[in-house]
Amino acid sequence: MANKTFEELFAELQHKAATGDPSTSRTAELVAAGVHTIGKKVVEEAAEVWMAAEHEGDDRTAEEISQLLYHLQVMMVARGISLDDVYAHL
Ligand SMILES: N=c1c2ncn([C@@H]3O[C@H](COP(=O)(O)OP(=O)(O)OP(=O)(O)O)[C@@H](O)[C@H]3O)c2ncn1[C@@H]1O[C@H](COP(=O)(O)O)[C@@H](O)[C@H]1O
Repeated sequence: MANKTFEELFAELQHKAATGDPSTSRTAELVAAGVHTIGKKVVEEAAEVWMAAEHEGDDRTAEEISQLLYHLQVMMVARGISLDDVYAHL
């Protein structure tokens, strides 16, 4: 059912940030653009999660949550923050 786990996506994004071409990899493009650009996407996706949860169905809400998680992971990669760095606070 799942395409990939949270941990698998993070490993893929670290690889893309290190080796990806910004013209073909969204991750490489965002990391090259920097934390200001990524931060705006995090806020935008968070708002879309909120709106979907209030006004749309479970599938749309889950899709928006996946996009928020993706952009949070891109922010982690851009800042050099590991999964363990975050898990330490859970
Ligand atoms: N999971 C994701 C993922 N989720 C969301 N997104 C990006 O986030 C966008 C969704 O946000 P929007 O709807 O706001 O899109 P948009 O309006 O076109 O975005 P803007 O360019 O306007 O900022 C999508 O179009 C993707 O560009 C993702 N991009 C990549 N991945 C995965 O990340 C991995 C690496 O991808 P690449 O770096 O592109 O190779 C692959 O496994 C991909 O499946």
